[in-house]
Amino acid sequence: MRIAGRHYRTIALAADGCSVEIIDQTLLPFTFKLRRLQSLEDAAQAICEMTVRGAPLIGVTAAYGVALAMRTDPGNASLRRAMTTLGATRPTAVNLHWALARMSETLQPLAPGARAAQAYAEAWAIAEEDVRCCEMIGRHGLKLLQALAARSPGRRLNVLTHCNAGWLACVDWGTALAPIYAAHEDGLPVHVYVDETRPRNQGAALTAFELGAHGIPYTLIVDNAGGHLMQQGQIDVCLVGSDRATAGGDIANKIGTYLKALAARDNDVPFYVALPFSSIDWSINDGLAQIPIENRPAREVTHLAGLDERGRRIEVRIAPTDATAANPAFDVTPARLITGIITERGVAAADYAGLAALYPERSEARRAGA
Ligand SMILES: CSC[C@H]1O[C@H](OP(=O)(O)O)[C@H](O)[C@@H]1O
Repeated sequence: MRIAGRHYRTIALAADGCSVEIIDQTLLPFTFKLRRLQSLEDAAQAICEMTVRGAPLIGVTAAYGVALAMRTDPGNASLRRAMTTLGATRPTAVNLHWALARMSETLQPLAPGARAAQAYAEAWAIAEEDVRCCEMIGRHGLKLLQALAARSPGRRLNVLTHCNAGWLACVDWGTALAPIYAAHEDGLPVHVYVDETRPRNQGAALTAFELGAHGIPYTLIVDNAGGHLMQQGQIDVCLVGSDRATAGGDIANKIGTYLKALAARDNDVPFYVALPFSSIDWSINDGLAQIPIENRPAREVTHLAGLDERGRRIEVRIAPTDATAANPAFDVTPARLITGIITERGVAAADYAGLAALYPERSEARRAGA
């Protein structure tokens, strides 16, 4: 989306036609810097260190990571190593594993000499498909926001979102924020309450940055304020993203999402999840039992990163030196707490019947045992 009026995407093939250009999201919101991925290892490191993050973007980065590996060595062992290296980066976002499976299916049958060009072409196709999906999520979500706005004429619609599920989590548009961008472009007055989203603060650092850069009004809040605002009638709808949805409509998303869904249910606030088809894991039904939850370093909890008064990026400790910390990066929101799932094909009830109706080809494959 736009930054100071200029259109950007989070990832693209560089002008040299082989390296991959990404926005370094660890430096936002204070520094906007592009980095070049030159190798499989660069791509894997960027995913692990969250230089790029967000389920769709992780998938696209992994796809380009395979292309970078094939440019260096298109042999079978190199292809297997690329799959293993990238597959081990982050466990929760199914888009990573979906993209790797698609790259493997595309490249395995080819002679090694043909793999590099096809790998770049497939990675590009995955990226373009993600842009189209997210734009369509925006269009379908806009209709939903328009219907909600009609219930409160004469005032702006107040949306709460958690973490960053905007264009910075994808290639463009975003998932949970795509309807916000579509509403803004459609002239629908909308305001966003942005959860800071401890401990990595993707809300404070990324969602606030991208909404502000696009001219969309927002208010940053601490994670624990959302329930209070819902009790006060300040939130019309919750819109969040997802790293993995089950065929039954359970969703894994950034830690704290589940608590927001509980508060939304208790206050009759509609709770919608926005996601593309590549975030649905059709092989599982029970999110709590089957979605792997990433545990990240304790330092992310015991320390905070920011700028000192001279504009230098520093980290400060906020807990005792002997503190132990747990850092589950995601939680699972059961389908029963979800009002609906906004996809590129429309809005589905958060259950198997609803998702299968939007993706009949998947339900047939599932019946056939694929
Ligand atoms: C559109 S997927 C965005 C999703 O990814 C985030 O996780 P992370 O920043 O750790 O990659 C978060 O769960 C967002 O909702």
